[in-house]
Amino acid sequence: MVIERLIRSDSTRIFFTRIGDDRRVPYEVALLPGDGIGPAVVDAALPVFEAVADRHGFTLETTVFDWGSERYHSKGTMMPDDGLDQLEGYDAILLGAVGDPSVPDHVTLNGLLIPIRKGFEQYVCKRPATLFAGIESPIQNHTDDIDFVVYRENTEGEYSDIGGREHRGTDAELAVQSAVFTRTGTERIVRQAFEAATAREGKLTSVTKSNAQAHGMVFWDDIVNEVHEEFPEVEVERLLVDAASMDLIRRPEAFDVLVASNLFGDILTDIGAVVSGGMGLAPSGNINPTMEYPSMFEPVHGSAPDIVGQEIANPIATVRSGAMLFEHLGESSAAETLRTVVENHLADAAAPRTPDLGGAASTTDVTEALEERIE
Ligand SMILES: NC(=O)c1ccc[n+]([C@@H]2O[C@H](COP(=O)([O-])OP(=O)(O)OC[C@H]3O[C@@H](n4cnc5c(N)ncnc54)[C@H](O)[C@@H]3O)[C@@H](O)[C@H]2O)c1
Ligand SMILES: O=C(O)C[C@@H](O)C(=O)O
Ligand SMILES: [K+]
Ligand SMILES: [Mn+2]
Repeated sequence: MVIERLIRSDSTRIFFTRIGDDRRVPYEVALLPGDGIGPAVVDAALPVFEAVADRHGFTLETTVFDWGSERYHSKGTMMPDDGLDQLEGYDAILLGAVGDPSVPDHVTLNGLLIPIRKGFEQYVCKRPATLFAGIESPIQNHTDDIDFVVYRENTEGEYSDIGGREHRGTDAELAVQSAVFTRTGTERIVRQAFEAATAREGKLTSVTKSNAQAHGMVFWDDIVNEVHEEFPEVEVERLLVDAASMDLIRRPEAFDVLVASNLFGDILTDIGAVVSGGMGLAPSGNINPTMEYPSMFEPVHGSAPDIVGQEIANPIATVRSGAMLFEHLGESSAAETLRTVVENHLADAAAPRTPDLGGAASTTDVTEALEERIE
């Protein structure tokens, strides 16, 4: 017999865990819906995750943190001073998006997203770009499957907080924004990318700008050479970021694993998202591979102020981010179910689609259809 026990309720839902059978303890997941379409996609995706968990014999215990731009207006910061302490005990974090036209973007980003990525040493930002059957790519001449993954360095590089502004408002005004490449930081992302390449097609593309940036980027190239010695079977291609941007459009099917600095990885993954069907589909994991801290999963897209409140945000990027979250927790078969459900949904021309994919469905039309497929 299954005995249900109330474990937590919050403003939106009541959670039960099952005791008296062999189910695992609930996974504790922190939800950061954030700004703009973030809450809409997270709210819509949650029942899909719960349905998958239920089918695979485990439960999720979620806690909503209302951190973001509204909090910034009422309390002066995007998250509390002890925000990371509050999150540290969770098994994983699911984030929607941050950013609101009423707050400067550097404030929202540096007040919430970046401190979590850096503080929890989520040094791998893993962003797959996969063109599913049933989805049209704007790249019409690709000869084969588009299926690659970008390993973006996620804690340093061009996103370091080293710099400053001086002599404000005068002719002598200056701004310095330094890019920081450490041996530890570079080696660990490069090694993760080599491991990913080994598990996939044995091909790694390292993207830099070492013709122009002779210090940090040449250092990156040197580290790639060093780590390559540990993975001699992996074939390494080196591309400058301008050429890589061109080639992701010209020959997207040729890529398997790419590794890039924080800023280049950010830019390349928007290209990856769009060549594989759009921002509404692209998932992302900010991963701490040591498992010392919780990892954070989120769609690649932002808060999309242009469509907020219209109930047309595509939830699939968030659902696919949830599949990455389950995989990270070791729930591989639940992750596989989610991936298959999404794949079958997209391949089905009769299934509801949001306007970004040419349909007229709402956010929840899509998640309800996904839930039905799970049952
Ligand atoms: N990780 C993050 O949370 C993150 C990422 C990118 C941008 N941002 C922030 O988001 C805000 C908006 O930035 P932006 O406009 O450059 O990028 P964006 O990703 O929010 O939007 C780009 C375009 O993609 C569309 N789009 C995005 N997600 C969609 C979805 N799920 N379904 C359908 N269409 C979707 C938008 O409508 C828009 O036309 C800014 O404040 C920015 O700083 C945050
Ligand atoms: O990392 C960033 O720059 C924020 C956002 O653009 C993202 O891709 O997550
Ligand atoms: K996001
Ligand atoms: Mn981005």
